[in-house]
Amino acid sequence: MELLSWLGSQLPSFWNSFITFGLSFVVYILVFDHMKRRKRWKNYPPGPVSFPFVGNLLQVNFQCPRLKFGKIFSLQVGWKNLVVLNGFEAVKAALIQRSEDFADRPSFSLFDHMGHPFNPRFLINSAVGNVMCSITFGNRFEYNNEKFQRMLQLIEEAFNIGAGILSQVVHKILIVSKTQTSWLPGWHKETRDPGFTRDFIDAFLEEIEKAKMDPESTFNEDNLIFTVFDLFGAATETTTVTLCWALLYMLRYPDVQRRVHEEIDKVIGRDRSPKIEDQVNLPYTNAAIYETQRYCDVVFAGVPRMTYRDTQVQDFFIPKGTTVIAVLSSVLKDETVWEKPHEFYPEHFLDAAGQFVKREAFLPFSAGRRICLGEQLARKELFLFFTTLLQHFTFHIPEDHPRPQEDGHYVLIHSPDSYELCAIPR
Ligand code: HEM
Repeated sequence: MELLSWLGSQLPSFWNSFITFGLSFVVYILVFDHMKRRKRWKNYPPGPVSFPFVGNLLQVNFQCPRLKFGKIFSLQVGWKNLVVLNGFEAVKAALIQRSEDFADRPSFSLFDHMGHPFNPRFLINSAVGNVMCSITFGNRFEYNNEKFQRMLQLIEEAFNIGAGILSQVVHKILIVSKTQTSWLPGWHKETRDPGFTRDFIDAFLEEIEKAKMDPESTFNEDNLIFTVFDLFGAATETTTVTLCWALLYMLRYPDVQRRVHEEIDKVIGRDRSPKIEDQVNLPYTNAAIYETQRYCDVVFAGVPRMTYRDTQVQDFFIPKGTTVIAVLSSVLKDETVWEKPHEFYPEHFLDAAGQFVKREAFLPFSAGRRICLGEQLARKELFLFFTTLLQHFTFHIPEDHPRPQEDGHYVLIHSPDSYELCAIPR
């Protein structure tokens, strides 16, 4: 009680001191800090007096700062110093005439965000989807385009729910595209220039035209739509999922990631983008990509085949019309072929001298007559996306997150369970 009554009697003088001290602090920051900056750097560009904590944020109309403060002026943003260059002359004098002096980049919160955990699937899927859109429709889409995302989502769902739904999705899309004034080939037919093939749909329409008189021809509009959706189905999920596995392995095997970084730095550096020709000079990176495909085993059960005529396999007879499943997983993890079939081991694809070696049992795209039609495209995509990502970022498991699992889940393809990563710009 005594303590309380003493506090009560002291209150007015306490507030007086508090306010006096607070005001002095503000004046100190406003005046002395401003003076300090001016003094420390002679000829530092002038600028308005800044407030503590917020700097000049409240005083500046960032859309039109020029009129108020001049062509070159300084600001304080939080605790950071900022100089603004306005107009061609000022910008030329800095960025062109003193090019080297202005070559660094500050760290902004945008980049800091890259350090926050996120699931890479959305970005990878959108990028891979856009490759197919460019080839097929001659066009890419913004990542926030609703129709584009809806299409990718349908494809993902189809792969996650199973083969039954895949045919339903295609059927549904086929009906929609025919009733909605035929949107898929419609626009192409209206704008097509027969002398100039813009994309896959144009090429298919040309074939339809050529085969007009042939009643046996399979080039028709129904088949065009089916083919386009077949292509999207086959191309986007497989490549997306493989890249998601690749990043997951980089999280789990930081030593492999470090070696990939070192090789990319040595061969490509940071100033130019990777190109396909670099592949031969990046044996370790290439081996890491091949090993990703072997180990993640995306199309684990292959795609069913059917015998075209009676045949013989080793000592066995298989009649015409028999469905055949070649289990690719059993090849990619064959214990009689691979040194460490059940481990992630890029050395499977390197010889003693560290040079890349192809392996006969590497069949993620299957083999023979019906081998994956997109193998060449997929190879290029995997190499360019993976190398570019690793050139720019270090990937690690976010704090307090568990190590992502290698098991994943199997439906039509083998996908990783959802995981998050941190991407730190290098
Ligand atoms: C990492 C990526 C990919 C993997 C692992 C993969 C794997 C496969 C596999 C195992 C098959 C079955 C082949 C067989 O029956 O023997 C297949 C078929 C097919 N793939 Fe891919 N694929 C990938 C990417 C692509 C891409 C990018 C495209 C499109 C450009 C594509 C288009 C096709 C098509 C059209 C078929 C059916 C071929 C046919 O029936 O003749 N694939 N793929």
